[in-house]
Amino acid sequence: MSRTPLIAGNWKMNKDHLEAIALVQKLGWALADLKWEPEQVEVAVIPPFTDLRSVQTLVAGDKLQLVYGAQDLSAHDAGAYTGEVSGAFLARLECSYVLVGHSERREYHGEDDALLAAKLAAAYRHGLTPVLCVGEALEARQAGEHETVTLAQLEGAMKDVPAAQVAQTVIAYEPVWAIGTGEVASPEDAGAMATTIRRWLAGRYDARTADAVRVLYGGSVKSGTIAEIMAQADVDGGLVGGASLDPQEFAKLVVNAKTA
Ligand SMILES: O=C(CO)COP(=O)(O)O
Repeated sequence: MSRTPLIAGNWKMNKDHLEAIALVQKLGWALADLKWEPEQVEVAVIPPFTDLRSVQTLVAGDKLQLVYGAQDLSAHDAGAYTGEVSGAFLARLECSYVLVGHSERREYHGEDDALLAAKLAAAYRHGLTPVLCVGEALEARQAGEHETVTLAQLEGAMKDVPAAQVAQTVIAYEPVWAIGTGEVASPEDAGAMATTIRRWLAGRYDARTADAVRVLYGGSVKSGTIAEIMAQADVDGGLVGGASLDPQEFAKLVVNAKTA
Protein backbone atom coordinates (compact mmCIF):
# COMPACT_ATOMS: atom_id res chain seq x y z
CA MET A 1 0.00 0.00 0.00
CA SER A 2 1.48 3.32 -0.91
CA ARG A 3 0.53 6.18 1.33
CA THR A 4 0.92 9.74 0.04
CA PRO A 5 3.18 11.60 2.46
CA LEU A 6 1.60 14.55 4.27
CA ILE A 7 3.42 17.59 5.58
CA ALA A 8 1.13 19.69 7.75
CA GLY A 9 2.09 23.07 9.19
CA ASN A 10 0.49 23.77 12.56
CA TRP A 11 0.79 27.52 12.98
CA LYS A 12 -0.54 27.36 16.54
CA MET A 13 -1.59 30.83 17.80
CA ASN A 14 0.51 32.74 15.26
CA LYS A 15 -0.44 34.95 12.29
CA ASP A 16 -3.62 37.00 11.99
CA HIS A 17 -5.71 36.74 8.83
CA LEU A 18 -3.73 39.40 6.96
CA GLU A 19 -0.42 37.78 7.87
CA ALA A 20 -1.91 34.45 6.85
CA ILE A 21 -2.54 35.70 3.32
CA ALA A 22 1.06 36.85 3.01
CA LEU A 23 2.41 33.59 4.40
CA VAL A 24 0.33 31.35 2.14
CA GLN A 25 1.21 33.45 -0.91
CA LYS A 26 4.92 33.25 -0.13
CA LEU A 27 4.60 29.54 0.54
CA GLY A 28 2.95 29.03 -2.84
CA TRP A 29 5.78 30.87 -4.60
CA ALA A 30 8.48 29.07 -2.63
CA LEU A 31 6.96 25.67 -3.41
CA ALA A 32 6.74 26.54 -7.11
CA ASP A 33 10.40 27.68 -7.11
CA LEU A 34 11.45 24.36 -5.61
CA LYS A 35 9.36 22.41 -8.13
CA TRP A 36 7.10 20.87 -5.53
CA GLU A 37 5.04 18.00 -6.96
CA PRO A 38 1.72 17.88 -5.10
CA GLU A 39 1.02 14.28 -6.06
CA GLN A 40 4.23 13.24 -4.29
CA VAL A 41 3.81 15.16 -1.05
CA GLU A 42 0.53 16.60 0.17
CA VAL A 43 0.86 19.95 1.94
CA ALA A 44 -1.57 21.29 4.52
CA VAL A 45 -1.59 24.50 6.51
CA ILE A 46 -3.35 24.57 9.87
CA PRO A 47 -3.83 28.24 10.83
CA PRO A 48 -5.92 29.79 13.62
CA PHE A 49 -9.71 29.72 13.09
CA THR A 50 -9.85 33.44 12.24
CA ASP A 51 -7.55 32.90 9.23
CA LEU A 52 -9.48 30.08 7.61
CA ARG A 53 -11.83 32.14 5.45
CA SER A 54 -8.91 34.17 4.07
CA VAL A 55 -6.92 31.02 3.37
CA GLN A 56 -9.93 29.44 1.66
CA THR A 57 -10.38 32.48 -0.61
CA LEU A 58 -6.70 32.60 -1.50
CA VAL A 59 -6.39 28.86 -2.17
CA ALA A 60 -9.48 28.90 -4.40
CA GLY A 61 -8.66 32.21 -6.13
CA ASP A 62 -5.06 31.35 -6.93
CA LYS A 63 -5.81 27.67 -7.54
CA LEU A 64 -3.16 26.63 -5.05
CA GLN A 65 -2.82 22.91 -4.57
CA LEU A 66 -2.53 23.28 -0.83
CA VAL A 67 -5.13 22.00 1.56
CA TYR A 68 -5.86 23.41 4.99
CA GLY A 69 -7.51 22.62 8.25
CA ALA A 70 -8.22 23.77 11.78
CA GLN A 71 -6.41 23.24 15.06
CA ASP A 72 -9.44 22.04 17.00
CA LEU A 73 -13.21 21.58 16.78
CA SER A 74 -16.15 21.28 19.12
CA ALA A 75 -17.57 17.90 20.06
CA HIS A 76 -21.01 19.49 19.44
CA ASP A 77 -22.55 20.50 16.14
CA ALA A 78 -24.40 23.68 17.18
CA GLY A 79 -25.99 25.37 20.17
CA ALA A 80 -25.18 27.13 23.41
CA TYR A 81 -21.45 26.40 23.54
CA THR A 82 -19.85 29.82 23.80
CA GLY A 83 -16.45 30.05 22.20
CA GLU A 84 -16.66 26.68 20.46
CA VAL A 85 -16.36 26.12 16.71
CA SER A 86 -18.47 23.47 15.01
CA GLY A 87 -17.06 20.95 12.56
CA ALA A 88 -19.99 21.93 10.35
CA PHE A 89 -18.53 25.43 10.02
CA LEU A 90 -15.10 24.01 9.19
CA ALA A 91 -16.63 21.80 6.53
CA ARG A 92 -18.38 24.86 5.03
CA LEU A 93 -14.95 26.51 4.76
CA GLU A 94 -13.78 23.42 2.88
CA CYS A 95 -11.29 22.39 5.53
CA SER A 96 -9.75 19.00 4.83
CA TYR A 97 -8.17 18.36 8.21
CA VAL A 98 -8.69 19.08 11.87
CA LEU A 99 -6.23 18.46 14.69
CA VAL A 100 -7.64 16.52 17.59
CA GLY A 101 -5.90 16.17 20.95
CA HIS A 102 -2.81 18.25 20.36
CA SER A 103 -0.66 18.03 23.49
CA GLU A 104 -1.12 21.77 24.09
CA ARG A 105 -4.89 21.25 24.22
CA ARG A 106 -4.50 18.23 26.47
CA GLU A 107 -2.21 20.18 28.79
CA TYR A 108 -3.73 23.69 28.85
CA HIS A 109 -7.38 22.84 28.30
CA GLY A 110 -7.61 19.55 30.14
CA GLU A 111 -8.82 17.62 27.10
CA ASP A 112 -9.26 13.99 28.09
CA ASP A 113 -9.93 10.72 26.28
CA ALA A 114 -13.73 11.01 26.50
CA LEU A 115 -13.71 14.51 25.01
CA LEU A 116 -11.27 13.50 22.28
CA ALA A 117 -13.41 10.50 21.37
CA ALA A 118 -16.37 12.88 20.99
CA LYS A 119 -14.29 15.30 18.90
CA LEU A 120 -13.19 12.45 16.60
CA ALA A 121 -16.84 11.49 16.13
CA ALA A 122 -17.67 15.14 15.31
CA ALA A 123 -14.88 15.28 12.72
CA TYR A 124 -16.18 12.14 10.99
CA ARG A 125 -19.76 13.44 11.08
CA HIS A 126 -18.69 16.48 9.09
CA GLY A 127 -16.41 14.72 6.63
CA LEU A 128 -13.22 16.17 8.10
CA THR A 129 -10.07 14.07 8.36
CA PRO A 130 -8.92 14.17 11.96
CA VAL A 131 -5.23 14.29 12.76
CA LEU A 132 -5.19 12.62 16.15
CA CYS A 133 -2.15 13.72 18.15
CA VAL A 134 -0.58 11.39 20.70
CA GLY A 135 2.77 11.24 22.45
CA GLU A 136 4.42 10.93 25.82
CA ALA A 137 5.96 13.50 28.17
CA LEU A 138 9.63 13.45 29.13
CA GLU A 139 9.12 11.56 32.39
CA ALA A 140 7.34 8.75 30.56
CA ARG A 141 10.12 8.52 27.97
CA GLN A 142 12.76 8.43 30.73
CA ALA A 143 10.83 5.73 32.56
CA GLY A 144 10.61 3.66 29.37
CA GLU A 145 6.83 4.07 29.33
CA HIS A 146 6.56 5.91 26.01
CA GLU A 147 4.81 3.06 24.23
CA THR A 148 2.38 2.33 27.03
CA VAL A 149 1.42 5.98 27.36
CA THR A 150 1.05 6.60 23.63
CA LEU A 151 -0.99 3.46 23.02
CA ALA A 152 -3.23 4.27 25.99
CA GLN A 153 -3.96 7.65 24.39
CA LEU A 154 -4.88 5.92 21.12
CA GLU A 155 -7.01 3.37 22.91
CA GLY A 156 -8.80 6.10 24.85
CA ALA A 157 -9.59 8.38 21.93
CA MET A 158 -10.31 5.67 19.36
CA LYS A 159 -12.41 3.31 21.45
CA ASP A 160 -15.58 3.99 19.47
CA VAL A 161 -14.08 4.46 16.02
CA PRO A 162 -15.32 1.82 13.57
CA ALA A 163 -12.89 0.26 11.08
CA ALA A 164 -14.53 2.04 8.15
CA GLN A 165 -13.46 5.40 9.53
CA VAL A 166 -9.97 4.53 10.63
CA ALA A 167 -8.50 4.67 7.15
CA GLN A 168 -9.58 8.31 6.92
CA THR A 169 -7.72 9.19 10.08
CA VAL A 170 -4.21 10.53 10.39
CA ILE A 171 -2.22 9.84 13.54
CA ALA A 172 0.54 12.20 14.60
CA TYR A 173 3.10 10.97 17.08
CA GLU A 174 4.35 14.07 18.87
CA PRO A 175 6.49 13.37 21.92
CA VAL A 176 5.86 16.34 24.21
CA TRP A 177 9.55 16.71 25.07
CA ALA A 178 10.37 17.32 21.39
CA ILE A 179 7.76 20.02 20.77
CA GLY A 180 9.21 23.50 20.41
CA THR A 181 12.38 22.43 22.21
CA GLY A 182 14.71 21.96 19.27
CA GLU A 183 15.20 18.43 20.55
CA VAL A 184 14.04 16.12 17.81
CA ALA A 185 13.43 12.42 18.39
CA SER A 186 16.00 10.27 16.63
CA PRO A 187 14.76 8.93 13.29
CA GLU A 188 14.95 5.44 14.81
CA ASP A 189 12.81 6.39 17.81
CA ALA A 190 10.28 8.16 15.58
CA GLY A 191 10.20 5.17 13.24
CA ALA A 192 9.90 2.66 16.07
CA MET A 193 6.89 4.45 17.54
CA ALA A 194 5.25 4.73 14.12
CA THR A 195 5.67 0.96 13.75
CA THR A 196 4.25 0.39 17.23
CA ILE A 197 1.23 2.54 16.36
CA ARG A 198 0.65 0.68 13.09
CA ARG A 199 0.92 -2.69 14.88
CA TRP A 200 -1.64 -1.50 17.40
CA LEU A 201 -3.97 -0.50 14.56
CA ALA A 202 -3.50 -3.90 12.91
CA GLY A 203 -4.36 -5.64 16.19
CA ARG A 204 -7.33 -3.41 16.96
CA TYR A 205 -8.66 -3.43 13.38
CA ASP A 206 -6.91 -5.38 10.63
CA ALA A 207 -3.68 -5.28 8.66
CA ARG A 208 -5.23 -3.67 5.60
CA THR A 209 -6.76 -0.84 7.60
CA ALA A 210 -3.51 -0.31 9.50
CA ASP A 211 -1.64 -0.15 6.23
CA ALA A 212 -3.84 2.66 4.93
CA VAL A 213 -3.44 5.03 7.89
CA ARG A 214 -0.87 7.78 7.65
CA VAL A 215 1.32 8.15 10.70
CA LEU A 216 3.16 11.46 11.06
CA TYR A 217 5.98 12.51 13.33
CA GLY A 218 5.96 15.93 15.01
CA GLY A 219 8.42 17.68 17.28
CA SER A 220 11.08 20.19 16.14
CA VAL A 221 11.04 18.93 12.54
CA LYS A 222 13.15 21.10 10.22
CA SER A 223 14.10 20.96 6.54
CA GLY A 224 17.44 19.43 7.52
CA THR A 225 15.98 16.58 9.56
CA ILE A 226 12.84 15.55 7.67
CA ALA A 227 14.52 13.26 5.11
CA GLU A 228 15.98 10.92 7.74
CA ILE A 229 12.66 10.77 9.53
CA MET A 230 10.79 10.06 6.30
CA ALA A 231 13.24 7.26 5.52
CA GLN A 232 11.59 5.27 8.33
CA ALA A 233 9.20 2.80 6.75
CA ASP A 234 6.20 3.60 8.94
CA VAL A 235 6.53 7.39 9.01
CA ASP A 236 4.36 9.07 6.39
CA GLY A 237 5.01 12.72 7.02
CA GLY A 238 5.42 15.49 9.54
CA LEU A 239 3.34 17.75 11.73
CA VAL A 240 5.45 20.88 11.81
CA GLY A 241 5.16 23.79 14.23
CA GLY A 242 7.84 26.48 14.26
CA ALA A 243 9.32 25.66 10.85
CA SER A 244 5.93 26.10 9.18
CA LEU A 245 5.92 29.85 9.95
CA ASP A 246 8.82 30.49 7.58
CA PRO A 247 7.65 29.93 3.98
CA GLN A 248 11.13 29.27 2.56
CA GLU A 249 12.02 26.80 5.30
CA PHE A 250 8.64 25.06 5.12
CA ALA A 251 8.83 24.73 1.33
CA LYS A 252 12.32 23.25 1.66
CA LEU A 253 11.02 20.84 4.26
CA VAL A 254 8.23 19.76 1.89
CA VAL A 255 10.53 18.95 -1.01
CA ASN A 256 13.00 17.21 1.29
CA ALA A 257 10.16 15.01 2.54
CA LYS A 258 9.80 13.30 -0.81
CA THR A 259 10.39 9.60 -0.30
CA ALA A 260 12.40 7.61 -2.80
O1 LIG B 1 3.52 20.71 18.07
C1 LIG B 1 4.03 20.63 16.97
C2 LIG B 1 3.19 20.54 15.77
O2 LIG B 1 1.87 20.27 16.09
C3 LIG B 1 5.50 20.66 16.79
O3 LIG B 1 5.95 21.96 17.01
P1 LIG B 1 7.49 22.31 16.69
O4 LIG B 1 7.75 21.86 15.27
O5 LIG B 1 7.56 23.80 16.85
O6 LIG B 1 8.32 21.55 17.67
